[in-house]
Amino acid sequence: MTIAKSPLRTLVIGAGSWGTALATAATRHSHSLLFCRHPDQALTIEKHHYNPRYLSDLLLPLTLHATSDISVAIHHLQQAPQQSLIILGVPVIAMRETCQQWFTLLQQAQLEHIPIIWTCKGFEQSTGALPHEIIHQVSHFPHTGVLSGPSFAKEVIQHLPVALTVASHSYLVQQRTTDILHNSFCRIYHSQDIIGVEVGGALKNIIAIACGIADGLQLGNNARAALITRGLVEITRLGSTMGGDPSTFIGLTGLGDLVLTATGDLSRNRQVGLAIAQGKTLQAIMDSGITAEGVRCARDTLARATHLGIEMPITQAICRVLFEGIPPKEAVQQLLMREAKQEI
Ligand SMILES: NC(=O)C1=CN([C@@H]2O[C@H](COP(=O)(O)OP(=O)(O)OC[C@H]3O[C@@H](n4cnc5c(N)ncnc54)[C@H](OP(=O)(O)O)[C@@H]3O)[C@@H](O)[C@H]2O)C=CC1
Ligand SMILES: O=C(CO)COP(=O)(O)O
Repeated sequence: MTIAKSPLRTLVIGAGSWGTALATAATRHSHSLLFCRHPDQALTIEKHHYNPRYLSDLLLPLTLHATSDISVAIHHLQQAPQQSLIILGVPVIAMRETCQQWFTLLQQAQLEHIPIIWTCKGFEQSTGALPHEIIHQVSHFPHTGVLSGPSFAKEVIQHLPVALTVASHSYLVQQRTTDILHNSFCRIYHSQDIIGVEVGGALKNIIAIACGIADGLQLGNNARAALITRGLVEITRLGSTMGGDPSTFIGLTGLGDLVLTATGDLSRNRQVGLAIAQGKTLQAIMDSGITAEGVRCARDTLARATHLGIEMPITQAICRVLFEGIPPKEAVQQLLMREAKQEI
């Protein structure tokens, strides 16, 4: 079927790197509309087919449309409410505000049955809530789920192969996400383990920062492998205590995303670690406007782990470096000099 004839419709809210990439992937099988906060951004995407604010060197498909007009976005969904998907592409810091604004509009337009998926990775700072908890506090929409997995936005826009997992208790969410995003370069897997998927995605960012620091200090391949493996142990320990299925953490959204961001230089969390190792201050790094959710997440995770009595030495070391100003080399020594113990 040609796109012109496809009944499917996607609305992506949040025109950052990942929102733009998913809206691009969605053009394969659906009429895809990207909602931007800035009119000039939407206009540039419509007229010149690139996003002037994010990944601006990449050309976007002519079939991708953009708007900054909320009524246009709602009208887009009203054309085929039974065939639509909404993707929230904003970071966790913007989740509650975005849901409050859009869910009210969707309810007023009687569009609350449209499947909604989100992509953010982290805990809400003020409440410690996971994204699905924010969603449930804001609404009782029936068809919601999380999309996650190892995926750099740039590579997705370039149509390089990627595998993602959608976790939801709603069959409709899984099916609609697959109908729209599953294609010759993008594989969609299904899961019901929302907590496991969300916790894996949030915590891998902390280990990516740790690996950035280790690589920046030129500690070698052995050190990176040890951090990834022991990092996965920390993620699994906390994630399964929080209710995640232990096997989820060795899947795409756990180990997969951990390996990607701990080793791939496109990762902004890894870049934070590399910059810290070069002696840059956290303040200077964050002032550059980088979206690196592992920084906030490290502090929230350590607080939660302490509360639950769970040992997370790598996370603790990262917090010492980021927030207590301990030199990275000293934190490495402290980690290495811990008492010998049973591995598993
Ligand atoms: N980039 C990637 O490769 C991947 C990212 N993710 C996850 O997706 C989420 C989004 O990441 P990414 O696109 O990279 O981030 P970016 O920093 O590239 O973009 C963030 C987007 O959110 C918008 N935004 C920020 N604050 C608010 C707010 N208060 N209200 C409304 N909109 C807001 C920004 O708008 P504006 O430009 O106007 O500030 C921008 O459109 C993150 O949680 C990330 O972990 C997941 C997989 C891959
Ligand atoms: O989560 C990501 C890929 O799956 C992107 O990682 P960063 O946020 O570290 O860039």
